[in-house]
This record gives sequence, C-alpha cells and structure tokens, in this order.
Amino acid sequence: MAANDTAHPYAAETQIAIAAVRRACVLTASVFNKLVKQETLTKDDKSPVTVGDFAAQAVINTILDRTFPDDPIVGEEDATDLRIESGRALRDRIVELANDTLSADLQPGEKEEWGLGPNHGRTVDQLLDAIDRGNYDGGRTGRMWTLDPIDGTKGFLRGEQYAVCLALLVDARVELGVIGCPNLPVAASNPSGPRGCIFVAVRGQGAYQLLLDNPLGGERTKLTIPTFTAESLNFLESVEKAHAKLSFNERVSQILGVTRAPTRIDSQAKYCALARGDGGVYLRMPVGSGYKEKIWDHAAGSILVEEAGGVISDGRGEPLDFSLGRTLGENYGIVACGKDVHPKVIAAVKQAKAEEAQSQL
Ligand SMILES: Nc1ncnc2c1ncn2[C@@H]1O[C@H](COP(=O)(O)O)[C@@H](O)[C@H]1OP(=O)(O)O
Ligand SMILES: [Mg+2]
Repeated sequence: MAANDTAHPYAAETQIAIAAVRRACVLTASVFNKLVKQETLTKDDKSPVTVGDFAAQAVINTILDRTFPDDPIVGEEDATDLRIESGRALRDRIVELANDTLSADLQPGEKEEWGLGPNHGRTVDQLLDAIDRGNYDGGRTGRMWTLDPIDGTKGFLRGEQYAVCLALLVDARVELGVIGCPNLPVAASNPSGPRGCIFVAVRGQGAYQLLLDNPLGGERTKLTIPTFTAESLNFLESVEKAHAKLSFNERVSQILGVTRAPTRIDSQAKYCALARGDGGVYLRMPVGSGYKEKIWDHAAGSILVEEAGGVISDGRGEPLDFSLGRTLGENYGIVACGKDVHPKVIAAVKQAKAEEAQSQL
C-alpha cells in the first residue's frame, strides 16, 4: 500500500496505527487477566509486564513492517535478552502471545493485506527481529515511528491506568499519535462505567476518541480542551513519586490559586485526560535524579494535546525537541495545558523555581 493513497494526509498510517494499537491493547489486557491476576507476584517481580511489553512491541512492529517496511522505529524494548538460552521460557510465552494476537480474526475495516488475521503467525526469529526493529536511534530527518508498548508499567501491574503509545514523526515533528488506554473510563463523568478508549490525533486534522471495542466502526468523539477558571482548574500528575516532583506541583497550584485536588493517573493516559478536559494542566518536573525523558513517552501525547487546541512545552516554555535521538535531551520537565493557561503556568513554574533556589541559599 502506498503511504498516502487515500483522501487525507496520513490516512493509511492512521488506520494501520489504530489497528496495531488496538491489537496490542487486547494482548496486554489478556496478559493482565492471565498473568497478573493469577500469578502471585513477589515484590518487584515484573515478569508479566515484561511478557506484555515484548509481545506488544512484536505485534505492533510486525504490523508496521508489513505496510511501511522502510520506516525506522524507536521502540522501548529490544530482544537481546530473549536471544540467549536463559531467555527461552520468556521467549516462548512471548511468541505464543504475539502469534495469538496477530492471528486473531479480522475486525471490520482491518484488511488482510495488513498482515493481520488467520494464518499470519510468525516464526521465533521473525518476532525477535520485529522487536529489534525498535532499535533505531532517532534523529532529525526522515520518517520514524516511536513506540511504548506498555507505558505506565506500575499502573498496569496495579490494574490501573497504562497506555499503548504509537506516534509517527517526520523530520522530528510529530504528525500522528495513537494512544490505547484499555482501563480508562470512556467518560470521566462515569468512572464505574464502560472502559477502554483509543485516542487519535493527526497534524491539522484534530483529535478524537474512539471506543477500544469498536475503533473503526464506532462513535468518534472530537476532543477540545475547555477553558478553565482558577476554581475549575485541576492538575494531572503522576501516581509514582519517583517520576515527577509532586511537591513542586503543589506549590505551582498554590501560586495559580488552584483549589481542586490533583488527579493522579499513570502513563500517557494523562495526555488523553487533558485532551478531553478531565483536567486542566499536566505538569511533570524532574525529581533531580538526572533522568532524561524518552521520546516514546511524549510523542503521541504531545500531538493529542496540540490537536485538541492546547500547548505543550518544557518547564521553561521551550518546545519539545524530538530530534536529539531517543531522549528529549535538552528539555527540562513538561507543561501541557490549554493555550490560555499556558503562559500563567510557565510564569508560576518560574516563580516556584526561584523560590526553591532562594530556599537553598
Ligand atoms: N525517574 C523517572 N523520572 C521520570 N519518569 C520516569 C522515571 N522512571 C521511569 N519513568 C517513566 O515514567 C513513565 C510513566 O510514568 P508516569 O505514570 O508517572 O507518567 C514511564 O514511561 C516510565 O518509563 P518506563 O516506560 O521506562 O517505565
Ligand atoms: Mg513509558
């Protein structure tokens, strides 16, 4: 299939990305039901998430490779540990899961030539090679995909929020983002209601939400970040204290006069919640460990926010720079919110930083 043979730019990529993310979501949900719920996990035992991460990356990369064989992929996982003898048991589980997922029946709208559906099982070597298609170093020019097969592994293991995140970049600008959130309520106003959403954004074409169960034939909800007042504004932030400086968020909220408690959500589901107006500001400031944010952790989310009418920058107000390899090497923190609030949040971040520096004298 030619890259853009349909009416809108990136129409083919969008359909493939939605199909691939949906398959990976079905896979990760089944890993959770089969492994996480049933296995007794010892503290720090991440084996189910490892199986899910690798198998989901194998599935998505296989699907991308079939349609866009020349596109490099920057994916979180690599198969080195699966190629050695001690990785055999893990590898066997991953191959079985990936092949079950690739061979599952076609959904309406998915096409046989995409490499999905009955009799599309792959050999062990093909699947390991597919995982290693994610080893691209990134860079400034050309097309590339970014993939986080399970973003928010800690949320996944808790049975809470996690996301399957795929983005297409051209010359280091994000053009397409697709995020699958199997555990996210379809409507924040009905938290105990139906769950499972896919979020899609294409440059210049807006952002929308689909139902995970019926992504191609189902209802499409356009996303727009609403206007917030100080009273209605709330912060979206990490659950994990080691990932973002939550005490700093508290001070920034105070400076802005925010009265509502923050909403804590794992993974890029925070970007999805922001894009549909469940919260007003996503602030993520470094804890000071020297951690560099990865491009696959922000690429899909960033275009979702922009196409829903918002702004994303780092904590200094600088644009995110996806051209520097696998990390956002020069950026410091993340601020995503509506256009009207963005300058105020950046000013509040600056003030909170200055106070912090003053207190350390
Ligand atoms: N020290 C850290 N600082 C910031 N982010 C981190 C840190 N360690 C892991 N992460 C990343 O945070 C993301 C999810 O966090 P959150 O739910 O707080 O948004 C994951 O992508 C995770 O990476 P990884 O995917 O390698 O686990
Ligand atoms: Mg991640």
